[in-house]
Amino acid sequence: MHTNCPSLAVSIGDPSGIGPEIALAAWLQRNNEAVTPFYLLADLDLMATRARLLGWNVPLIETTPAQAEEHFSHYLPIVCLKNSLKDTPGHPDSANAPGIIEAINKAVADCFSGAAAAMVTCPIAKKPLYDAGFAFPGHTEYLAHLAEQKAGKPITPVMMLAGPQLRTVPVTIHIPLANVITTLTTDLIVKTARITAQDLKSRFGLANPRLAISGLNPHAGEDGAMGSEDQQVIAPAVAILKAEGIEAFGPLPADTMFHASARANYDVALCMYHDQALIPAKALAFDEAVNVTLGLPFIRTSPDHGTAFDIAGKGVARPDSFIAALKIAHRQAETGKAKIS
Ligand SMILES: NC(=O)C1=CN([C@@H]2O[C@H](COP(=O)(O)OP(=O)(O)OC[C@H]3O[C@@H](n4cnc5c(N)ncnc54)[C@H](O)[C@@H]3O)[C@@H](O)[C@H]2O)C=CC1
Ligand SMILES: NCC(=O)COP(=O)(O)O
Repeated sequence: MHTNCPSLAVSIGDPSGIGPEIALAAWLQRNNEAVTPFYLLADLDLMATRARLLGWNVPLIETTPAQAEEHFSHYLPIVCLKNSLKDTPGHPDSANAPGIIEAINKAVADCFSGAAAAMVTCPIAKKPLYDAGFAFPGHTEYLAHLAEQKAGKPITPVMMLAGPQLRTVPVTIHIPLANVITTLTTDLIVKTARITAQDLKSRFGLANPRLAISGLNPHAGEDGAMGSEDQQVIAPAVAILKAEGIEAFGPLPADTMFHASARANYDVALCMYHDQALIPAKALAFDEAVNVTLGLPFIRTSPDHGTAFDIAGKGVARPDSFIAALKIAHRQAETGKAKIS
């Protein structure tokens, strides 16, 4: 597959997870699945060892971002990290944190320099990075931090899970459930909705995106009988968005907003906390949904799944969501629009 834009930069993620093998598997399927050319920011020895462990014939080549596309049909292009990575499939090791973070930093730098068209991240496990001093909840917040450093202004990143039948956005992301109520504000909902509406227009080609806003409490609070946040925090946000001309409606009871006929009424569901958004997205399309970060000055996508330590190194991890993430990133980079079909 030849393209009109530079290759995609892929960060290796946690090498003890399935990142290395979904990258290898995607390359092996490059012709059947029309996989977009990419280069992997990784450790060459680790990738060679993982391919040998799996018994997969994947020729690797150390290269530069600029040369990646010309190699892609015959080799999996590797742009080598300065930090080496220990190969311990299934057993995360905090010693790998510097290499994992270097890969993310380099992918972002390549997006900013134009060496990469967009970035796709393989999954990271949060805990081993936290143990090594990483101070961000996940990629989403760290990428916003890197973008802020470059742009010199605050950036609110928005996580969106996008699948063929449903898009969802968690307004609060990686925080304990006990903190959701104090973190959730009218202002945060409005900010998140504005970015979502804007990026669905500019990156997904939706002229007038319809935003369904979930409630927080059972039955969206049942008129205040089951909690006050739906009326006092969420409803005012919906009113502000409507007044701005954004097609937003809610708060909707979260238990009845995801069935098929309800989904036909909106383009994205804004949900109040992580699992309210990610459970329906993954239940409907675990193998196809893609995590897209909105609000950044570059394109970042990721598979919807995590590091899957339980199956790492066994050769059974499905590369489908990763391949879908490559395709959306490529489509957005090439045309400024992406539609998941
Ligand atoms: N974008 C990212 O960096 C993400 C990272 N994570 C991290 O991943 C770690 C593990 O999270 P879990 O909740 O266990 O979720 P997980 O997605 O890693 O695994 C859940 C289950 O799905 C299976 N699975 C996952 N991906 C698969 C694939 N491609 N093919 C076949 N089976 C697959 C696993 O074997 C496991 O049984 C956590 O540390 C979490 O923070 C989780 C989600 C996204
Ligand atoms: N649960 C989704 C997830 O963990 C992805 O987070 P991020 O690393 O993409 O911020």
